[in-house]
Amino acid sequence: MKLNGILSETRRKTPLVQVITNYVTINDCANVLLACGASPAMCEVEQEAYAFSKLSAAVYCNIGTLTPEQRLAIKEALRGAAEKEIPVILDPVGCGAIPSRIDYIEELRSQYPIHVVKGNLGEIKSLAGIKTEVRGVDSVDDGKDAVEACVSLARDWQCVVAATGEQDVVTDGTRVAVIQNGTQMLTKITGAGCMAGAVIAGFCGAAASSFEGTVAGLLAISLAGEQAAASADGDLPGTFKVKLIDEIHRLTEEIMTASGKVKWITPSQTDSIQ
Ligand SMILES: Nc1ncnc2c1ncn2[C@@H]1O[C@H](COP(=O)(O)OP(=O)(O)OP(=O)(O)O)[C@@H](O)[C@H]1O
Ligand SMILES: Cc1ncsc1CCO
Ligand SMILES: [Mg+2]
Repeated sequence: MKLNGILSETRRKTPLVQVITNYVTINDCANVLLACGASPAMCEVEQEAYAFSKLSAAVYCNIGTLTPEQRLAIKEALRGAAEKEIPVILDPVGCGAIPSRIDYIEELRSQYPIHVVKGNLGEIKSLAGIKTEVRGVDSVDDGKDAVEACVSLARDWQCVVAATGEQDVVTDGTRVAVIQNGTQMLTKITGAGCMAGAVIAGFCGAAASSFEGTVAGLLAISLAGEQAAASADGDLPGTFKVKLIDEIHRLTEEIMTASGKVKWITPSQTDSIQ
């Protein structure tokens, strides 16, 4: 596992990332991808999505405002991604509150590979069939059994699973990383999770594996959040959001190594994420 170097590789390779996402935070997703060195393209027309995904290094699908057109376009993008064997990152926004979104995701994964599922803990538990609490697109889960939920879903779906919250859990079913960076300010703006998914997609477009890209991507946004919150007026949500993008741009390998708090645990070591 090598987290060091993924940010530099992303900046060196400038991976093209196809994004099909919600209209609440679409511009922020484009900006964080640019700030981490990737090249975003919000290509979500059904007739274009297949050909475009074949040009891309990664595909990011976020179902926050899932329209009938997006349902079709995402399938087309995943068809192209499967042919090219490029990573697909899915943010299952709102699936805890809207069960038909789970049916849609099940349909997608029965047809095409999905490499990373990244959601807040309420969304991940909902996909894993575990009782949880959500409020619309927000998780109000108490954080218990996060590792079990992620490991169970990763093994069942044979993909990387990441659950965000006060601590982030990332697993491929065998390895488990717990990221202990971040700031409450990330919950004071909308779309921190959407942006995290975008950064993960950028990193996965350049990294050796989707697991490494996901851990490094979540670490990057959490660290950028810490730096943004610590700067002048970083406790004001509007200012914080702008600074978050700035701090992703300013992020270096040195900051990632020196300030990153990534704890590696075993899948059964569930007591260690307090
Ligand atoms: N209480 C917290 N303390 C520190 N960091 C947090 C906290 N809650 C969330 N984060 C961080 O904020 C980012 C977004 O996670 P969150 O779980 O809030 O996503 P989300 O609910 O999907 O957001 P959105 O739907 O608004 O996009 C992650 O990087 C996560 O680590
Ligand atoms: C607020 C909101 N509603 C649908 S998507 C979205 C952005 C955060 O997920
Ligand atoms: Mg979310």
